[in-house]
This record gives sequence, C-alpha cells and structure tokens, in this order.
Amino acid sequence: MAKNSNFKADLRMCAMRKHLIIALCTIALVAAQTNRRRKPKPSTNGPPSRTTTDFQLPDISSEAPFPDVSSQPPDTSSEAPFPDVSTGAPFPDVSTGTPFPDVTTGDPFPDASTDAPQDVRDVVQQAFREAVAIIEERRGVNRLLRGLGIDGKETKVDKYNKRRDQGHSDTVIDLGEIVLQASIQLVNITNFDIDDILANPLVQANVAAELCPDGPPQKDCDKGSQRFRTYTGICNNKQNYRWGSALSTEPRYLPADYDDQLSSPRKAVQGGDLPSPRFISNRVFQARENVTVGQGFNTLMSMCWGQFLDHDFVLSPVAAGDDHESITCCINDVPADRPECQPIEIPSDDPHFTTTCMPFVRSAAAPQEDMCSLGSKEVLNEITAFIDASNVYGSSNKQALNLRNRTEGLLDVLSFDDDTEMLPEDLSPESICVLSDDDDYCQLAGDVRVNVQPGLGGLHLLFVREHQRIVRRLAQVRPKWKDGRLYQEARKIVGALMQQITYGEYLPLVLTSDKISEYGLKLMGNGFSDDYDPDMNPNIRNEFAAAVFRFGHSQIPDKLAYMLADYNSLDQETAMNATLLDPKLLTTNGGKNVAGLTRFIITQDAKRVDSSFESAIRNTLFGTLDLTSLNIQRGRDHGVPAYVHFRRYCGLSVPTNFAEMSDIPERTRDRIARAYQNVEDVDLYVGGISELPLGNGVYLGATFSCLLGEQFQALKVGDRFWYERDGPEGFSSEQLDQIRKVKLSKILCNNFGMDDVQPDVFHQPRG
Ligand code: HEM
Ligand SMILES: [Ca+2]
Repeated sequence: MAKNSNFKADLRMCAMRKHLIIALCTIALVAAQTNRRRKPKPSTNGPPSRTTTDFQLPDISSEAPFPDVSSQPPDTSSEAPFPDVSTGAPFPDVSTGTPFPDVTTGDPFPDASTDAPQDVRDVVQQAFREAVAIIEERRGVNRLLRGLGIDGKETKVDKYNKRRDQGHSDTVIDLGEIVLQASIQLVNITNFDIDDILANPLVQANVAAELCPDGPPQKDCDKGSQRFRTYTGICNNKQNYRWGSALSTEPRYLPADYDDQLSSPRKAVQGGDLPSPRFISNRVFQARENVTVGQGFNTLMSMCWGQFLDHDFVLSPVAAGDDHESITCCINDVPADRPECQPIEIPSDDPHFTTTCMPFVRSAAAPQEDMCSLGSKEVLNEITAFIDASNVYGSSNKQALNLRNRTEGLLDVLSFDDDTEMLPEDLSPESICVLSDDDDYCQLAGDVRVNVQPGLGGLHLLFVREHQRIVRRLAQVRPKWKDGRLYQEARKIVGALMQQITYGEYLPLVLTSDKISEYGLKLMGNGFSDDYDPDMNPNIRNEFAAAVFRFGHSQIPDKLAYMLADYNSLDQETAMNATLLDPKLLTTNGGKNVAGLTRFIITQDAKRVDSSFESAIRNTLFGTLDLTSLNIQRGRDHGVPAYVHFRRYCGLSVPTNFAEMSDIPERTRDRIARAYQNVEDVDLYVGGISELPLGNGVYLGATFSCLLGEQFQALKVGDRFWYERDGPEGFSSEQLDQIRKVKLSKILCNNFGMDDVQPDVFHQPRG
C-alpha cells in the first residue's frame, strides 16, 4: 500500500538524518502520522472479501492458568478472563449482506453518503482492519522514537510514565486500542454520528461477531473455592464474573464527555479549548505565601492510608511502548503531536517553570465494559477493585506466586541477622524507583507503586510483616496446615483488616457520620452483615480514580523525618520531593529506622483537604511536574464531565454562575472565576476539592462526599467476600470477634517494635 511505503520512506529518512535534526524529524513524522490518520480514505473498491487472516485481533485468552501450588487453592477454575478473539472461530453470519438501512427514512442513519450502499459487515470489518493498520503504524513510530533515544528515558518522570504493571495488561490494552480506533474509523468511513452508528443493531451484531464470536464471555464460577478470593478478583461476582477483577474496564457515574464523542478532550462551553491545567493550578491551587495549612488533629497516617488504600483498588495504566518504555510527550520543550500524548501548556509567565511544555501521557484505552462492543475511550483498572490487600499479595496468579516464599505460608522477605524482615528487593529494570546510594534498594510488593514515597512503603512493609506474624501464630495452633492453607488463611485475615481499618478508622475522617449512615458504610460491631448485592458493580468508577480520590494530594506535607523515641526530637528532616521514588528513608540501616519514620507519620499534622497544595507536588513532583495539573488533565483525558454535572448527579444545587458555587469559600470562588470563563467549564477535581468540608473535622465537601460514599458502598455491598459476611466467604463469629478487636495501632505495635503508640493513630496523640 502506498500508505505503508510512504511510511517506510519516512522511517528511512529519519534514520538517515539521525545525527542531524532528530527532534524535528520526529515531530514531523509524528505529525504526518496524525494527519494520515485523520483522513482515512473510504474504500471505493467495493467490500473486500473476508478471510480469517484479514486482521488479527490480539489473543487475550492466553493467560494460561498458573499451576496451583497451594493445598487450598483460591480458585481452581482457569483464569482466562477474556473471550478469545483471535481464533478465527467460524464467523456467524449476522448481517446476511443487508445493505445499510434505508437512507430515505432518516433513521437510524439520516444522511447516508452518495456512495453505493455498503454492506454493514464489510464496513465494520474495514474499520477493524484500518484500526489494526493504524496501530501497527503507531507502534512503528514508537519503535523508531525508542531507537532514537527519545522514548524510554530514565528520568524520574519517565520512570513514572512507564506502563505500570508487569506485562499482564498488554493484551487487553491492545484490544482496547483497537476497539477505540475501530470506533473512530467507523465514523471516518461512514461520516455518521458515533451514537447513531452504535445504536444500530446490525452494527452491534457485526461488531460483536468480531469481538465475541462465541457470544458474551461467560464463566462457571461454582468450580472455584468459596473460602478464598481469587488473586484477580475473577468470580467474586458469579453472574458478572469480571466485575471488580483486575484488568476490567472502569465504569462511570456519568456518560463520558469528549469533544469528538470518542476520545478528544472536552471544549469550553463557549467554544475553544479549556484553560490549560497549569494556568488553573497557578490561579487556584497555589498556596498563599506558599504555606499550606495543617488540619490540626489528623495525622499523616490519614494521607498514607489513603494512598495505600488507593493502591489496593485502582491503577489506571498509561500508554507505553512495546517494552513498556515511556512515551515522550515534550520533545525539546515542544509538544509532540502523538495520539498517546496530551501535553500541558505552561503559561509563559509561570512563577516556577521556565519551560512551556509539561509532559502528559494519556491513559491507555480499554475495551468497553461488555467486551463485545465499540464506543468512546474507556479506561482499565489493572488491579482488583476489592479491598482485598492486592497491594500486598498482587493482582494476578503470577505476581502472587512471585511474592510468596512457598514454605510455611510465608511471603518472600529480605531477612537480616537480627530477624528484621524487610520487603524483598526488586531487581527488575521495570522498577519505578530511583536510588540515591549503594545502601538503598528498590522494594517489591503487590502493587508496583510501592516506592513512590517512604510512608507508603512503610504500610506495605507493615502488612507483609503482619502476614508473617499471623502465619506463624496459625502454624502453632494448626500444626497440620501446610504452606498453601496457612498462606490463604493469613491472606484472608489481612484482607479483612484492610477493610476494617478503612471503614472503621479511615472513612470517619473523610465523611460525616450522616453520610456514613446514608451510604451504609458503618461496620456492624457484632453479628454478620447480609447486605451483599450481586447487582452492584464494585469496580472503581472512572471519575473516582481520575478526580475524587485524588483529594489526598491536598494532604501531602512538605517533609518527612524520623521522630525519635522520646517523641520530641526530629532527625533526618527531608524535603518531600526528595523522598519521592526513593525508599531510602524507610529501607536504610537494615530497617532500623522504620519505627522512627512511623512515629513521625502518626504524630505529624496532615494538611487540610482544600485548594492549596505543597510546592513539592505542585512544582517539583518527580523533578519537573505539577501533580494538580496532571489531575485536571487526567480528568479531561478520561472524558470526565464538568463539575456542575456531578452537582446535578448528586442532587445538589447546580450553579449557573461563579457566585452560585455556594459550597466553595468566596476567596476560592474568586480564584476559580479568574481561571475559567464559565462555571460550566470548571473541572470536577477543581470544584470538588475546593468545597468546604461537610462537617466539623471531616475532609470532604458535598460533591466528593456523595461520589465517594457511592463508591465505598459499591466496594462493600458488591464484594461477596466482604469480611463481615456469614458463610464460607466470611469468618466464624469467634474469628470475627477477634478481628474486630484489631486497630491499626495494634498492628504497628505488633510489627514495628513500637509499644508506645496512641490507640487511634489517625488522630494526633493528646497532651
Ligand atoms: C506523596 C504522596 C503521593 C504522590 C507522590 C502521588 C502521586 C501520584 C501520581 C504521580 C499519580 C498519577 C497522576 C497522573 O498522571 O494522572 C497519582 C494518581 C493517583 N493518586 Fe496519588 N500520590 C500521592 C498520594 C496520594 C494520596 C494520599 C491519595 C488518596 C488519598 C492518592 C490518590 C491517587 C489516586 C486515586 C490516583 C489515580 C490512580 C489511578 O487511577 O491509577 N494519592 N498519584
Ligand atoms: Ca484490591
């Protein structure tokens, strides 16, 4: 094809000039790719005949069941979560060659082009073929950029922008990209509105025939263990077996809002681009005199727990190269015109940055939730949404086995002579971690973000040690239990503790007691809970991950340190930005400083959740980023509708001008009004975080409380293994009584050699 040979020529040109004007050539090439993609030629040669080799969808069925080495397997059924779309299974003839619907009726394709009527099946197949070709081209470009050293750099920012998993999401992301691209191609080929196209039953049937030739994915969930969770979360819900599982698509509170209805960021209501996220960040999120205000009574544990919990329930992967290398979105401070990028414009009068381009890699596209249809860009949750300690044990069979020691139920740890156990070392080049000296090492855990900051790593370590402790106790009282049983029983208890601390100790800091009752989030105290609702999808909502639960970024302090055992003097005070991606503060000295770091975290004030953010993350995140700008841009990347729509969704007053943003303090309202043209443009993150807390001492305002309340309700009632349940999924009442006595402080005492800890470590000790 001419298209391909041009492309190859482009590649050769770039290779030849490699030492001359690499960056310019690259930008031109990327731009050329984009242009070509924008104007695909409709096929004029009549419908191509289909063979099964016409195009290859990725084989996502190959997640071979990992051999089960435990004596009490969590799930004996195989793990292949997705329909096999590669097999070339007999193509069910769903179209019978029907031409596009009658173009004179105005329904459902009101304005058919003058082209000869085309067979729906052929158009759908053409869209898929073109999608695959475009993605292949894109990969070629990425390989080239990698070869030129433009992609896959090793800066902190690039480390963070790698595909954040261990390879298990590649195939499903490939499928997601094809699904999105095929949707775009359908619009390009037919010139119809995407909603009209997708509402057409013939199109739906033909798309389903391509993606799910054997019908919607199904699985018999009765074969697996009813006592223990699967690692992937598959079959937690027996009817919708993928709900809440790793690698499932994030549902939404509200339909997506994209400018092109498919994937491009929404525009301002009065037309034109929305203001740059960095512009908004400077206007709204800059702390007055650069000082963020402490909240006064909660400790830094309220920040660290939020992050630890976040890493138990959501990880939305970003686009990456073939080897997971990072995509570069600013080349010599020029925004790269690449489909994976949505770089952020830095205003020329920025108070901090001298550059004009802040890199931003878009989230990878996911298949639609039902796996069998086309539609606008969706996002993947790569880990289990359930609060199941997947951040300790992993979200896939392979990852879980890799973390196990496989003797006596234990997890793998680094052991020191004095019996101190630390997290194992992650030697893989994929590790998202930057070391400062030879004494430092990257840690391995059930979630790949463990090294983001030492306080987070400390909680990972705490729960690994708690697992070991429980296993050793169980081995004493149940001498017959072998490795697998010990491991699974301890894992189940650790998962229960995660849930209990979250709902019992953490949520009351976030939501008022009224909201906790309204959403049914109160723990029982005694007896069993019977609120399981199999019709509730527990998965993390797209907007919750992209905006709501990022409220914790406002709690981040300016420094970490060790608090000495006298609970009076600080040591090794370290600026927050210097601790990011470097676990040294935690791991140094054979783990002897773990208690010191923890004492700091359970005594120091967390910042208020409001519209002011520390410079550590607003100006110097991983050296050169602004986390709040990323949050705003991520919302637009994910098609998150504007703030006002969520006010309506929550049954709250809907402002029609800035003055009517009644839940936001006047000063912040003024700042917001100077950042946006219209109140309907305000991003969910900006409006939500700026609202005054609903009650005395809680973190969130009305909109975030509503959205967070719904999410935590779904995580509870949608979890068949919720720890307060009766039956094999839960515990006996005696066991539950024991679990109910545990608080986070107790776990700290038991594992960090600290015996002088206040009972409620989320609140500052009195006196
Ligand atoms: C020092 C502390 C922290 C750092 C350095 C940090 C950094 C980050 C970064 C770089 C991202 C990705 C941004 C993007 O490109 O979209 C992110 C995402 C996120 N953060 Fe944080 N964060 C911290 C603490 C927290 C806390 C305390 C919470 C919640 C209470 C939180 C919740 C989230 C959530 C929900 C996401 C989205 C996750 C996803 O969908 O993949 N973070 N954070
Ligand atoms: Ca989980």
